[in-house]
Amino acid sequence: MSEGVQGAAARRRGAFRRLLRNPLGAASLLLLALLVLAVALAPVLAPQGPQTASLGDAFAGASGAHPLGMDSAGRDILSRILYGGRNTLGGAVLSVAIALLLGVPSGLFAGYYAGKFDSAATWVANLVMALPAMVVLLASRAILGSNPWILMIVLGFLVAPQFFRMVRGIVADVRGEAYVDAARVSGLSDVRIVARHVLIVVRGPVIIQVALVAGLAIGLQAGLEFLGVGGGATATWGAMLNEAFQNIQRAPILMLWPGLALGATSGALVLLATALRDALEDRAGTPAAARPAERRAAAGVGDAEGAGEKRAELLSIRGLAVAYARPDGTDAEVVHGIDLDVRPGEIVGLVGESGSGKTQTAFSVLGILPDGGRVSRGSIIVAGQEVAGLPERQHRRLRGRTVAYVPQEPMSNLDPAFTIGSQLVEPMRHVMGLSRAQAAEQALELLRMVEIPEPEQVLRRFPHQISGGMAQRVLIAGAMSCDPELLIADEPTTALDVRVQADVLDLLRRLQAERGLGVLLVTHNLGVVADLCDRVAVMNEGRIVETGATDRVLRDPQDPYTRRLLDAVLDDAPPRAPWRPVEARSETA
Ligand SMILES: Nc1ncnc2c1ncn2[C@@H]1O[C@H](COP(=O)(O)OP(=O)(O)OP(=O)(O)O)[C@@H](O)[C@H]1O
Repeated sequence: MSEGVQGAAARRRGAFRRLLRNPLGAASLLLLALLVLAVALAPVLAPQGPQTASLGDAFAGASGAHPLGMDSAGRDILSRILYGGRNTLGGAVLSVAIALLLGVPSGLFAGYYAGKFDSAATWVANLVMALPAMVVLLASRAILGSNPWILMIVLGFLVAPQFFRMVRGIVADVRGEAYVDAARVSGLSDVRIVARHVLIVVRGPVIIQVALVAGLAIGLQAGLEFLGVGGGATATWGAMLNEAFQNIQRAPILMLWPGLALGATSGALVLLATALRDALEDRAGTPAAARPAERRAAAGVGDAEGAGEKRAELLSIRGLAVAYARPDGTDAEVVHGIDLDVRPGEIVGLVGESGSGKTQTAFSVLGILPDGGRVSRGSIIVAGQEVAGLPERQHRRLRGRTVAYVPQEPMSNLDPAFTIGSQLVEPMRHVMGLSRAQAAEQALELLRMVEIPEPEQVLRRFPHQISGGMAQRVLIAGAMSCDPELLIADEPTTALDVRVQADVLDLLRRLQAERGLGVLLVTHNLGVVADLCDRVAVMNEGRIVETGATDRVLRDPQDPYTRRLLDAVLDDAPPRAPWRPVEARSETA
């Protein structure tokens, strides 16, 4: 199992290996490493200081003591290249660091939470991006002085929006993924979700952008120096190019060395960015950009019979209404005051057509209503605790531990970037505080419990390497991992083929019986209700129209809507005539 948990780390190592196997990637990485090393070791490698001048040696050619010769002021060119590289590369690092510090956290925050911060930050980013960088740098130089480090700080501010926009866009996309919702439901905090499921998607593009922005910073800095508005006396590759240009007629060779250093560094950064992109995108799993963005449907339980009666001790909903704010400030109510109970050890089915409000009910219990939605009135008691209006932090503590969730789409609720083992272990470590080894052992047990064959191997696999039925078993195992009291299962078999559906229903029944779980089963399938549920609540247009023991409701429905639902079940419809070709039909006629 520990191997399974380490799968994600192994995969990251795999991307690095792919980078090294790419000749361009390996060559650019090697070149950059050599450049950085040489520049870092300038005091050791340089024959003399960058400003040490000997006018008598001006324009002297290469010699043993001065391998690249001397410049117009009799300064050693190799020493100036090495020391100048410190300023040039250091400046680029400073710019990138500032851009990263400003752009990435703000992009994460804006993409994940949206709202006012997102609007304000996007507005500022658009404004900064509209400014012409070179003009701003020239103006900064006039105001703040010619220190190249200050200009690089200004450049960092100017390129930060590039990181912001990229990160914000990716995060806003990932935030809607079902596996992020699943992580929330399993009780992980926002910080953990971002660290685990969001950063991994952002990481690749950010690394690529770093390489590109570093190249841009070096180019811009050199451009300023070349125009003579850079750091003046400070040795940089751009300043060397400027000086060499002034003597181009006399010693054109002086252009070569700083030009080569600049060209090699910028070229290597661009090639590295390309190779990195290839290495990170060539993953065994589905690339992040190709992940389906579909959201799952709903879950929930209703029980009109419970109104006014003693409230169930596990889940008790009274008068629950859910409303969404319209742009004009008014509310659109989508659930209109429902009552529902689930007792320990009881399976309650919630049935109804699409749009009847089942999902909104389930999400209210889980505390994960989409933006704009809220519980506008009523009470939801889960295991003795009122959760309507509960702050998110406290609601999160209940998810995973007290109430767990099995979603409809098994595949889109598993993060393609992590092994099954890793995805089972993470919530147990952070919700239950288990050590990695304990959680790994527990994950193996859970897979055995949900009857997955060869569980050790499955733990090491990625989601795309297992079947849909197996993925649903994994999600059920995940839901069980923190030993919840209430399980909300959202159409848990809809996405599976018929034979696998029966197996998964058997599994739910067994778990419920063994663990005394209360289950709220959202389904449109009355066959599933008849097979599994002790009681059923029928929902229509945001109201529970009928509720009662499954046998009674299916045998003797009281509400016309329940009767219509039952009439729509094909099994009860009169058998259709067998198909015959058109000619045969006309002959009979
Ligand atoms: N984000 C939202 N903003 C506004 N209205 C919404 C939103 N989400 C759902 N609704 C409305 O809430 C009502 C109930 O939707 P809900 O998703 O609970 O239905 P459902 O019974 O679960 O259907 P399905 O099985 O298709 O998911 C629908 O009329 C829907 O239009």
